[in-house]
Amino acid sequence: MRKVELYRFSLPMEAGVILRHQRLKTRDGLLVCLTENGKQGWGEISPLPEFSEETLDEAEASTLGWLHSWVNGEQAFESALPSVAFGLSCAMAELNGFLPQKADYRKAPLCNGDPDELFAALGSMPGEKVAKVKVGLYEAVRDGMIVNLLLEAIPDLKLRLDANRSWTRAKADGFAKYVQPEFRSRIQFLEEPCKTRDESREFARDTGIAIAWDESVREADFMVEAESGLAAIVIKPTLVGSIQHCQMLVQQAHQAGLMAVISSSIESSLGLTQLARMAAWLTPDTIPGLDTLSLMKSQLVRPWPESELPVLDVDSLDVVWRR
Ligand SMILES: O=C(O)CCC(=O)c1ccccc1C(=O)O
Ligand SMILES: [Mg+2]
Repeated sequence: MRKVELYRFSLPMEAGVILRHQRLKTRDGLLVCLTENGKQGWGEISPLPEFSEETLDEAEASTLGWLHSWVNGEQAFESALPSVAFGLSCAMAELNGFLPQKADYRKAPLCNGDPDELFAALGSMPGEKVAKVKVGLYEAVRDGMIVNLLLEAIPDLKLRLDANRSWTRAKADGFAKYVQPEFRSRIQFLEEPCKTRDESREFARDTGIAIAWDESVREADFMVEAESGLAAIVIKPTLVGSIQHCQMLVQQAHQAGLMAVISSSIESSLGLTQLARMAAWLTPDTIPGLDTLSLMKSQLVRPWPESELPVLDVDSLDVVWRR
């Protein structure tokens, strides 16, 4: 006997969380719970505004279509919508026991440039110290100085930087000029420095600063390939697709000698803990990019260890569909 519950959630965000061009006041999405033979599997489907191509309504329609056939005995599922493919594959994976329980709750702390705050976050971090800094929002020169300051202040720190394709080659060079040459190797990678892939490749070649693909991974013509100056690919499952698809990308990256970094698309604590399990399973040697829970005012159903945010219970959610 198969049973399904589909819920909608809307979690309040901290003030001032801005995605590209809009303020994100709430994080909205769907939770699905599949039951079969006394076992349960949960999944989160939460397309991210400005990043996902599908809307939440489209994701809901696609999810309902699949859930109807699943309760009627169908097995396979295919969704062209990445958020749906990810959430349903998580629910199926929990039901079938192939998403291991063991999780990697380390996360590369997102740092706003204040070294004192970063000291505090890194103090409790066992092993490798890696933090992530968003660059490209203000002056490139200022970004360069902050990177210098942090690497100088914390000698065993490595940084991941993310420019989200915001720089021209000239701006990117302005940044690189301010980073002391001996510090460049402690930049684990800089995600998508320039507006085009070719400019980013040239930047890496000319500056010796390693780059990573993030936005590119989601483009139709993208292939995982070793390239000089390329250190990593960033995999955001909500934007990329099913667990199986992500697993294939990770394998291709590792075969090409690249790091694969499982990262957040600002999922709730339920989705984030599943990403932490995927990371422990698929990328055990790499700290995942999951430091986004603190952007929210509440957790959802499953808590993240040591988070003090209140946890919203499933009973307080609106039911979209139940069979
Ligand atoms: O990758 C991380 O460490 C955190 C996640 C993150 O930065 C992010 C989260 C949602 C949407 C876009 C991005 C981004 O990489 O710019
Ligand atoms: Mg990025």
